[in-house]
Amino acid sequence: MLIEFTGVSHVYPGSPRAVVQELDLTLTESRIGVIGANGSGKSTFARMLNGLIVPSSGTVSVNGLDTARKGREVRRQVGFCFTDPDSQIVMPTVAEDVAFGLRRRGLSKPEIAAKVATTLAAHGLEGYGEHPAHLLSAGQKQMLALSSILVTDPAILVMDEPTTLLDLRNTRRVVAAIESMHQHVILVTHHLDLLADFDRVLVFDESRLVFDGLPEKAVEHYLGLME
Ligand SMILES: Nc1ncnc2c1ncn2[C@@H]1O[C@H](COP(=O)(O)OP(=O)(O)OP(=O)(O)O)[C@@H](O)[C@H]1O
Repeated sequence: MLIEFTGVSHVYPGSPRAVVQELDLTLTESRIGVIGANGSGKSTFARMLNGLIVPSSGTVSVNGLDTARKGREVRRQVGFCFTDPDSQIVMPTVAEDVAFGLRRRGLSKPEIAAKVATTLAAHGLEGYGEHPAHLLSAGQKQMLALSSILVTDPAILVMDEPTTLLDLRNTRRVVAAIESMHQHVILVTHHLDLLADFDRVLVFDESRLVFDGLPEKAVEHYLGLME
């Protein structure tokens, strides 16, 4: 993975100031955490990683693809998991939702069914294929959202506070899923303990990257900002 931010700033239309300012950054590690106060620009940064937001100045490139010009190709490589799984579950049943991401990939029906079954089994949803997606528990919904992303096998997964709505047991499920993934993961979170084994943690404050380093030092820096 090679993600490069070059001179990136972002101003939302109608907003008085940039919410991400003058960011130059190269990301290559397998596990990268992102922390910082509410409103510091983390979600905006995360959304720039797959072209959901195109910066108002500067460039973001993912494995050589400029997100402003190659958004669709970028999104094939970068899956995005939101805080609220309801915002990304799009089909009535669990199996249909997982299969949705595989459409237009030229796979046969049996191939799709096999991929869906393997993915559901890997994420604790074996036997739930015909279950109405909206009736799942919050934790199961997050595992479904994750399954629907991972079934397409993106190289990179960006997760924006995926455990915020979950209890401890389901948080642990998501953590275990992250640990077992072969994908590069970029995780935005307020749950600082999830990042202990990460390779690198970025700390944002007031629209700027203010620390970039190992988890322990990053958390120390963040706690210092909160005093
Ligand atoms: N669509 C938008 N239009 C205008 N301003 C926005 C929009 N989305 C976010 N903002 C503003 O941009 C700033 C940064 O928001 P962002 O969601 O990136 O922060 P965050 O660090 O992810 O916060 P949190 O921890 O609360 O999720 C905030 O001041 C927010 O109000």
